[in-house]
Amino acid sequence: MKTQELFMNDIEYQLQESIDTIKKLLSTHVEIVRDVADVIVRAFKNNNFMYLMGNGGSAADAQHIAGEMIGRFKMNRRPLPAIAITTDSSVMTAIANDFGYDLCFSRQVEALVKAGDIVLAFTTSGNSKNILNAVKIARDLKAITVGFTGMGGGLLKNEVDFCIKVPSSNTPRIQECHITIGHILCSLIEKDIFGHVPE
Ligand SMILES: O=C(CO)[C@@H](O)[C@H](O)[C@H](O)[C@H](O)COP(=O)(O)O
Ligand SMILES: [Zn+2]
Repeated sequence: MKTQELFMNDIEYQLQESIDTIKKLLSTHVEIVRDVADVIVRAFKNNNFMYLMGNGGSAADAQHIAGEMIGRFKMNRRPLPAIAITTDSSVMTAIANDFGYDLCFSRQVEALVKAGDIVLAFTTSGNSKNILNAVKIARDLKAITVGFTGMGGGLLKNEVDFCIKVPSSNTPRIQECHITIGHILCSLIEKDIFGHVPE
């Protein structure tokens, strides 16, 4: 088969895979996304903070959502307090160098998180040690923890209050669904706290 034809087949396969995963989400995840939106809204209304974390592409997802909260999603409104604990290279390298990478999020959680805060953890495998350590500390501190994982949920599913398990085992498809759900959450949170405006 010629390269161009192989590319076409691959593109079609991947787009179809994406559609199939989103369709599965639609039939299984509406309630849990509503419940997560509800606890986040309540936390923000109670002046609590949101903290977000992830590795690699999931670090980008954490930062993306923090940006929507502090900046804006679709409305000009007051900023909502959200911090991605993936961004301070001095903090990250100091912890990684002195204590080990597995503690790079948990130590920040220990320093920052208060009871009632929301902690969002993005991990496609559900098994990244630095995330598992951080979520355990967050729960000890009585934060509300939400995991975004892949199909099986990994070890994280047993450590969080809510686990959004995307029904796929393919990392990029899982990540794409995480950001889709993240955007849906942004939209629900903004509408609930600041009122409905026309799209
Ligand atoms: O974006 C991608 C793959 O699409 C990668 O950067 C990926 O995020 C990294 O390999 C992460 O270290 C994977 O960690 P996790 O999702 O299993 O927690
Ligand atoms: Zn990626």
